[in-house]
Amino acid sequence: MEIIHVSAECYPVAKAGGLGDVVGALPKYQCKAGHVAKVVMPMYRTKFLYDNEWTVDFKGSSNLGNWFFDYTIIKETTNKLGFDLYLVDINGLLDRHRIYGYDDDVERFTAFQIAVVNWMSSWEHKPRVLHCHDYHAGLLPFMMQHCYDYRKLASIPTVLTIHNAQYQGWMGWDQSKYIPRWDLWKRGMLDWNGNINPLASGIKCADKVTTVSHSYMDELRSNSNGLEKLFEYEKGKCVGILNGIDNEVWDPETDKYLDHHFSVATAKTGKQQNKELLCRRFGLDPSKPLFVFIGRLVGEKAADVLPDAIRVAIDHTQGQASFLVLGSGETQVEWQFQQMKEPYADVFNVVIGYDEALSHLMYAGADFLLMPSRVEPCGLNQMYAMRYGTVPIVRSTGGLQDTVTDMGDPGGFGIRFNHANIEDIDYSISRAVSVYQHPAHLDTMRKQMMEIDHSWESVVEAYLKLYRSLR
Ligand SMILES: Nc1ncnc2c1ncn2[C@@H]1O[C@H](COP(=O)(O)OP(=O)(O)O[C@H]2O[C@H](CO)[C@@H](O)[C@H](O)[C@H]2O)[C@@H](O)[C@H]1O
Repeated sequence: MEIIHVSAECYPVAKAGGLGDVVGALPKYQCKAGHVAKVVMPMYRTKFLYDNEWTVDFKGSSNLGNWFFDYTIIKETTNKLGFDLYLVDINGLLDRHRIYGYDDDVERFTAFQIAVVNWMSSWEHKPRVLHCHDYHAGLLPFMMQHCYDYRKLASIPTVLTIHNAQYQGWMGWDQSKYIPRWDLWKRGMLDWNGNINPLASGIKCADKVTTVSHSYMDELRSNSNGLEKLFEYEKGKCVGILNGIDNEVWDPETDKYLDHHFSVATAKTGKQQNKELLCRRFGLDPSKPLFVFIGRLVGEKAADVLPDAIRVAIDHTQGQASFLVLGSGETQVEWQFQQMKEPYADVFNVVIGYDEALSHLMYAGADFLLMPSRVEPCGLNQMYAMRYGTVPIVRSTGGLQDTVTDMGDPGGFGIRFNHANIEDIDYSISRAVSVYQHPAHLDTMRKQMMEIDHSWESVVEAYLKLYRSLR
C-alpha cells in the first residue's frame, strides 16, 4: 500500500527531537516490509539539503489569505533514506536554518499544509492513507474534507499520530482567513475553546488517532493541556502504538559516531572505552559512576528540577558520582547548569546545544541515563540507552512506564520513581550508586536490557493493521 507521511521533522534531514527519529525510521521499515511509504516535509536550509541531489517534482502556486505564493516540490534522487523524500520549498517562509521558533510559525506550517493538499490534488492516483504527525500536519484532515478546492482528496483516509500533545499550534480566529475556502458550517471542526486548534482539529477530523505509547494514550484523557474532554469523547478512534527505534542507526556494534564499538558480549570493556573518552573530554573521573541527561531543557522533561537534584546528589554521594548534561531550552535552566560548571568541575559538566554525535557517545559511555520527565509520550532516549547498555532511571509515566521495569521487580533492569522532585531523583541516584558497586549485578542488567527488541520491524505491523482497518 502507499502511505504518505507528512511531518515537520525527519532524521537525518532535520531533527529537533524524537519526532524526527520516528519519521526518519517508520517509513523506511514500512518500505522494507514491501509497502510504498513516502515523506513530505518543509524544505529548511539544512546540511542534508546541500549535501544531496534533488530533482524538481512539481511546481504550483496557492495563497495564504491575501498572500499568493509559489511553491516547489523537490525530491531526493537516490532514495538514500530507504523511502522517497519530498521537500516543500516556499521561498522566504520555510527555507530557514531552524525548524521552529519563528514568529510566523503559524503562517509557515499553514502554508506548508496548503502546498501539500494543493500538490496532492494534482495527482492522478490516490494513496491508501495520509499519515499526519503532530499539529504541524494537524489541519490536513480538515482541509481534505471541508475545503472546497480539495474535496477531491476527501476519500483518502487520514491518521494523525500525536508525538506530543503539549504543543497544539493554536491560532486566533482572525487567522481563519489562512485556511483555503471552507464550509463555514464546519467551524466546530477547527475550534477548541475559542481558538483554531490544529491538533484538536486533527483529532476531530482524522479517521484514526494514534499516540506513541499505551500509557500516554490513557493519560491524555486526564492530562493533555486542555484537550482532556476531546480525548475522552474521541476515545473510540484513538489507539496507542509504542514507538520503535532504528536499529541500523542505533547499533553499538556499528554506530558511525563511535570509535569503540561493542556488542552484548563485549559491553563491559566497550562501554568503559567510550566512558574514558567521554570523561577525558569533559574533565570527569571514569572510575566513578557516570549519569547523563540528554534532551530539551523544558518543564515537560523536568529539566528545571535537575540542577538542584544533581547538586543534592553530589553532596549525598560525597562526590562519588559524575554528571554530564547535553541539551538546550529554557534560559533559566541553561543558566543554572552553566553556573554549576565551575564549582563542581571535577564531577559535573554541561554542553548547552544540540549535538547528535555527542549524544551517541553519551548513550555508549554512560552508566546511567536520567529521565525524570513530567510528561513522556513514549521517550526514545531510554530505549537507546537500553540498547547501549546504559541503565535508565525514569519517572513512571507514559512510555517510560511501558518500557522500563524497575530492578526490584522480577526481570527488572532499570530504576523507576514516582515524583519529579529532588527527593525521588536523589534516592534513585543513590540506588544506582549501590548497583554500580556490584558489577556482576550491573552486568546482568545490561545484558538483559541490551537484548530487548524495540526494533521498528516489530512495530510496523501494528500501523499496517491500523491502515487496513480504515475505510
Ligand atoms: N541536545 C541534544 N543533542 C542531541 N540529541 C538530542 C538533544 N536533545 C534531544 N536529543 C535527541 O532527540 C531525541 C529525543 O527524543 P524523545 O523521544 O526522548 O523526546 P521528544 O520530546 O523530542 O519527542 C517527542 O516525540 C517522541 C517520538 O514520538 C516521543 O518519544 C517523546 O516522548 C515525545 O516527547 C533523541 O534522539 C535524543 O537523543
